[in-house]
Amino acid sequence: MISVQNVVKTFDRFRALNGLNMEVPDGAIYGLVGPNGAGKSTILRHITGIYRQDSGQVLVAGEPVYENPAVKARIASIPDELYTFLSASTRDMMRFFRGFYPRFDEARYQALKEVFSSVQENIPVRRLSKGMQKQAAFWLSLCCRPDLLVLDEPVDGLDPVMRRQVWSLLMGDVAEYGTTVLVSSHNLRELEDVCDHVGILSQGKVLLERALADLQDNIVKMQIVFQERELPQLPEDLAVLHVSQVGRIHTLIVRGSADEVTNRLAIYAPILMEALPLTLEEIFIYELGGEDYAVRDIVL
Ligand SMILES: Nc1ncnc2c1ncn2[C@@H]1O[C@H](COP(=O)(O)OP(=O)(O)OP(=O)(O)O)[C@@H](O)[C@H]1O
Repeated sequence: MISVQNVVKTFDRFRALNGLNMEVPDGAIYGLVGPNGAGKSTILRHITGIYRQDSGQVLVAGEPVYENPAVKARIASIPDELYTFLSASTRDMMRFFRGFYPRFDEARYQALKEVFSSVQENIPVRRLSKGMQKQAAFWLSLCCRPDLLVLDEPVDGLDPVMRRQVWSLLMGDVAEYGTTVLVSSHNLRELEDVCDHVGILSQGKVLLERALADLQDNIVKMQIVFQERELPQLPEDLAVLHVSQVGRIHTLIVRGSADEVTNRLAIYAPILMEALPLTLEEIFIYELGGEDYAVRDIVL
């Protein structure tokens, strides 16, 4: 759905995007994670056609998005700073979106009133609280029935109940209509339960981009106790990323599936051995060698 190729964007000689590449498949829920100033909002503004890159390509559904109204009518977005017309209410914005989005679903707008019952639809959006404004933005975006939904830190300011509510509505749309969702956050933990793809952004570049299924099947934490206190000499081709020891328990982070690694370690006849899944945070730390401070900032 989205293909960003080698995009550079400079503001007053500052390179906010520095050769950024990312690929978001159709129907993915893709989490873009990075520290403050990494370039998350900047790349999202390119993907929604607000900014034009200095060089490189930004394609949505195979087409350049900048000044392309046909493609923009397939994208809905919730930016970090909400935009509404001066004094427009949620209902006014609904009428505007209804004219812009070909699949705008007014029946859904009525149905979702119950979910967003605390948003007064007739008062100017700018007079709503920050959390209410976010709710209004979700309400409207969900009715646009876009092919692509771009969300910049969308749940900031929402209470936990509402967070769960909007994620569940979004995931319903992904399942039912195949909507692609691109969502940015500072926090990997927040996205772990909802995303199926994750990209780590640092200093204007995507450092690492993965499908979660590939990640989780390909790295395992082994807790293991041997007859001897010391760790035996392990084969060189076993991809051990990290070793630690507490008492007699060795913890090994190993690349490979749980079954494969368990079988290979079984030949050392351990007294006790257990394969445990890693959290997404741990996976990124080990995948990146734990070296990059930006990644530590995001995940710790
Ligand atoms: N319009 C602009 N003019 C000048 N500099 C800008 C502009 N927009 C972004 N920048 C700079 O580009 C860098 C990336 O900013 P961006 O807002 O994309 O980061 P971010 O990852 O969204 O950060 P945050 O998590 O704090 O929202 C920052 O150093 C910012 O100061």
